[in-house]
Amino acid sequence: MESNEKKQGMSRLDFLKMSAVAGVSLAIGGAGVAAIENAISPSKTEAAGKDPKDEQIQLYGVHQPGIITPQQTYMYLASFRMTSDKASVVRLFRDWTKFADLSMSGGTMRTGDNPLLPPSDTGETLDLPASRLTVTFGFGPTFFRLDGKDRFGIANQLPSYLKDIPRMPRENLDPLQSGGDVCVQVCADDQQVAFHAVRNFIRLSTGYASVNWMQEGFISGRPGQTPRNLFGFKDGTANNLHQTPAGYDSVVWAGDGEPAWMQGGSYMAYRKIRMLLEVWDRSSLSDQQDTFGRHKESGAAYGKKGEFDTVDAAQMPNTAHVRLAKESKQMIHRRGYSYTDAVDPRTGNVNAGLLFVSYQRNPEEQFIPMLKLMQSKDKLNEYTSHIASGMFACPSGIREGEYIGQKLLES
Ligand SMILES: C=CC1=C(C)c2cc3[nH]c(cc4nc(cc5[nH]c(cc1n2)c(C)c5CCC(=O)O)C(CCC(=O)O)=C4C)c(C)c3C=C
Ligand SMILES: [Fe+2]
Repeated sequence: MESNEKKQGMSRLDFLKMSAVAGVSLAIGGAGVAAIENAISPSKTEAAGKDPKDEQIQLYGVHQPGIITPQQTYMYLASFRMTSDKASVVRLFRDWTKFADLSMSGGTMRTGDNPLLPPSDTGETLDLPASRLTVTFGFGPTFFRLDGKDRFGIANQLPSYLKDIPRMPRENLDPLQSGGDVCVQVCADDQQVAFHAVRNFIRLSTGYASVNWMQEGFISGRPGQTPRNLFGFKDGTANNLHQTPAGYDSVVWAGDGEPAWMQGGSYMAYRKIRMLLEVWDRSSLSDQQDTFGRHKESGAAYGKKGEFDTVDAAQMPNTAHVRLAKESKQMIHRRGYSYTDAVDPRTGNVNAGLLFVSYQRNPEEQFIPMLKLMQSKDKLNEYTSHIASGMFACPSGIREGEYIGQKLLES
């Protein structure tokens, strides 16, 4: 699914190149949004080399991209509030789907058709490859029901476990950075490519939706190695316990018991967690290691040598983060990114942390009990503060010709 697959005998890039030569204007459907209305600009004629950034990930498939896709370097997470009627929502998702397909294929909208109008595309990726761009959409609880009203006639399609994350001890949530009707996760190995996509999703939403909040994150690690978080620890090691098709079925993909549109989808849990870097940096190495129950350099669990050696929770302090995760007896698929929000001018402290993102098939069984346990007992709480939150139902993947959310919106 996630490769340079050919589309009807030619790759998307070839298709775009050929169209450029022929001067073909590619109508992309009856989109009503001015920016994407006319055509795709087949502008990517040079790339197609061996640069890993040329790698394209397919939008179409059984599952949405960006969930079990190996993590890219950059992420933007944007939350939208729908401001119009159902017909407009359908129109917006049609446009967003076309633009997601186009940009994941390394294309752009037109930039130079009419000198009297603003270019359809903002243009900053004209010379850039696809960079493993992925776009992942999710619906928040308010997409189904707002102030008691079935706003789009789909309240009966509410997935089984879609609710806001319940209030937790110690959290300090900012409602302006939390929740939303729709969430769009954009990831890529090039920040400009990721930003271009999220920026144009926002432009395309004009008149139909408004942005509640947007976050940007980054991670970095050598290929094949687990990236380190801003506390300097390898973060994501335990994902390897379920990274098989059967593992993903039992941990990530929603199944029976869910409305048809959600089967093969996943629930995204989001927490913006500030990490108190200055407090952490003053703590001893043994305090830091006790916090996770793992060794800092190797990433090995207490009592073990290698990063991936089986964890023995009994060897860890009672309040160690990993021990508590194990005690919950649940697994989740983590896909978080570090963030920095500059320096707090009053204290001089660096404002930074983790955009925690996890995917699971049943947040009530998996994520929420784990979070509750951690919020009440975790030594990590001495160094962190949860400042934003969200839960979104990410629908299954789509086939070519369909739009994201179609099965839900046309149910
Ligand atoms: C409710 C779920 C979780 C939150 C919130 C969370 C926050 C958080 N985690 C780290 C750093 C690490 N987490 C690690 C492991 C780990 N964390 C969770 C869940 C949450 N983390 C799980 C399920 C696990 C895996 C446990 C296991 O089965 O072994 C680790 C260890 C290495 C690893 O496996 O990734 C680190 C390090 C931070 C900094 C943080 C909030 C800021
Ligand atoms: Fe964790």
